[in-house]
Amino acid sequence: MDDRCRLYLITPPRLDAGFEARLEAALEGGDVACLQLRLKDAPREEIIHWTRRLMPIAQARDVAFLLNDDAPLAAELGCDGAHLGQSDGDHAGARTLLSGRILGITCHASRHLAMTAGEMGADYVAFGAFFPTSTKETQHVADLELLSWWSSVMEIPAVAIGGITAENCAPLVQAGADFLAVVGAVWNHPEGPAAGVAAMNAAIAAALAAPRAETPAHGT
Ligand SMILES: Cc1ncc(COP(=O)(O)OP(=O)(O)O)c(N)n1
Ligand SMILES: Cc1nc(C(=O)O)sc1CCOP(=O)(O)O
Ligand SMILES: [Mg+2]
Repeated sequence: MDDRCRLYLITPPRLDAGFEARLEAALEGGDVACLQLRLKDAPREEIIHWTRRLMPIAQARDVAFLLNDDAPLAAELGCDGAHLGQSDGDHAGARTLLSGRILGITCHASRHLAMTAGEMGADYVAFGAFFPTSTKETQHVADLELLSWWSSVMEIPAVAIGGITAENCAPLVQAGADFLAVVGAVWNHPEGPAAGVAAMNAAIAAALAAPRAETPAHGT
């Protein structure tokens, strides 16, 4: 598997009993670099419950398990890392707490936020939303130029997120995204989550193999 761009899977917003089997099916569908548990507004006990259920499934397949929003809990539960937004607490404190683990930071569509995250020691920066999404209300719109600029001047991996599907992802891959983060493209795939993962993998591979589309000019 070409590792120049990989799939970053995020859980559906709500998990039903038996979700473990859906996750196993998804991970059978192909390459997934990491899984983020994202249960907005769920009680702490529920997040702990699902971390204990899902983390072993992911880790047994070499899929890194990241927790959304809560770095202290990620450290306490032995997660591989955490993803934090701009309002999700103290990034520098999280960096210390998650020493040796993965820390990703949402940077919306901002070069400044991304450079600040990079200087702070983030393992990746996340840009979005690239496309309209029904998974979450978004207030920022990221574009290819940002992704292309970041990947040409920075070593820190970039994650692209927001409305990404197998049908629309090629320009993001060709602009240099290191990871494509998706919810709906996998969990809402009409043929099931394994087909969703397989379709994303195939689309990424096709985009990497295709002649590179013209990249937008970089501002300074
Ligand atoms: C990979 C990735 N990128 C961005 C986000 C969004 O994080 P945030 O802005 O904190 O919003 P919530 O996801 O917490 O609603 C993410 N979770 N993962
Ligand atoms: C969780 C999240 N964060 C976003 C951002 O722009 O920061 S967009 C988003 C939702 C991603 O879900 P889907 O792949 O279904 O669009
Ligand atoms: Mg958050």
